[in-house]
Amino acid sequence: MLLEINNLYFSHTKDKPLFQNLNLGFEEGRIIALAGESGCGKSTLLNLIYGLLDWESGEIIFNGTRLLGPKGNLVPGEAEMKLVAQNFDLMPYATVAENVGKFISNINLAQKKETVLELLEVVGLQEFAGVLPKYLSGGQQQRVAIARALSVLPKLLVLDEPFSNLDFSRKIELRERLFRYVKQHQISLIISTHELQEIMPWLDQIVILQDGRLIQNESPEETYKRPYNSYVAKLFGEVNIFSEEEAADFQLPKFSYYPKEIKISDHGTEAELLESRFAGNHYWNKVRVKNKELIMYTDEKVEGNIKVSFE
Ligand SMILES: Nc1ncnc2c1ncn2[C@@H]1O[C@H](COP(=O)(O)OP(=O)(O)OP(=O)(O)O)[C@@H](O)[C@H]1O
Repeated sequence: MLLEINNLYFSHTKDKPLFQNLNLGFEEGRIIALAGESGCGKSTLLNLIYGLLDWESGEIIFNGTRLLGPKGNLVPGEAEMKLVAQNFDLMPYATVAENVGKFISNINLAQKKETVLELLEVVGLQEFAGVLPKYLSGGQQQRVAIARALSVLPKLLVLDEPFSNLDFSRKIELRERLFRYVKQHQISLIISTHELQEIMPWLDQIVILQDGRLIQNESPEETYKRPYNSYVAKLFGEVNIFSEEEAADFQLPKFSYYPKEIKISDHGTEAELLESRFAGNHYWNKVRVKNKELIMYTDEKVEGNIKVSFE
């Protein structure tokens, strides 16, 4: 196990404990998402792992070493662990390339230059090599910090919401290059996000926190198909949630159905169409079935009343 969290207790304030007996393990070489609603404790957990906060009791073991937290260790983070938080801590008077190369040895300057260029390419900032950080946007600065963290080839890279400052097209480019790079270099990655859907194809494991509690820790497929509760299902985007009574009334085996899991079917239940709107790669439809409003996606625009089935 690369990282182990055992019986961890932590509170920001006395009256409101955040983690109570948290237990969690991360295996080496994996890409792991830490997900949950805003305020569930993602950033706090990452800061604890990186040694920026002291915990009350329990232990965090990284690569066989028991971590100490700031009280016991003045320099946060182990040599083989890097965190890129939401404040990027760049050197203001050094160029982008110098920032990226900060931790790379000067013994072989040609090699250093090549590595810096490769990393700038990974984060899509080649043309900014000679620019000072203050001329970059927040999202660009964050990418410089990611490239700098990658430069030391850490065993574990911890990224706190790395795509939050990026527009959609940049996000798609960066995430693919970044995930390929970490896999190629056997870097384990923990990435906090509230946009799970966007990084799903690259994930090996999803850890879900709700109010500081670990509520699910499984593969992306398992988590998506069998969410522990409605809170988990909602992290994957739009979803129809059924109460126990409703599920019984509809004779459904599950409590949640994604909009794609409701289909038009001649053998289905009568549904009243309320709206059908073009949404790009599907039509977004609102229908009423047995007095319950449901969202379903279809390939074609829906007209007139229909029958629907649940898959
Ligand atoms: N320095 C602090 N002092 C007191 N409470 C704090 C502090 N930092 C965070 N909290 C509280 O701890 C809880 C967890 O916060 P945290 O920032 O870890 O959540 P998060 O899941 O990362 O949220 P987000 O997705 O918005 O970044 C929240 O209720 C937050 O208000």
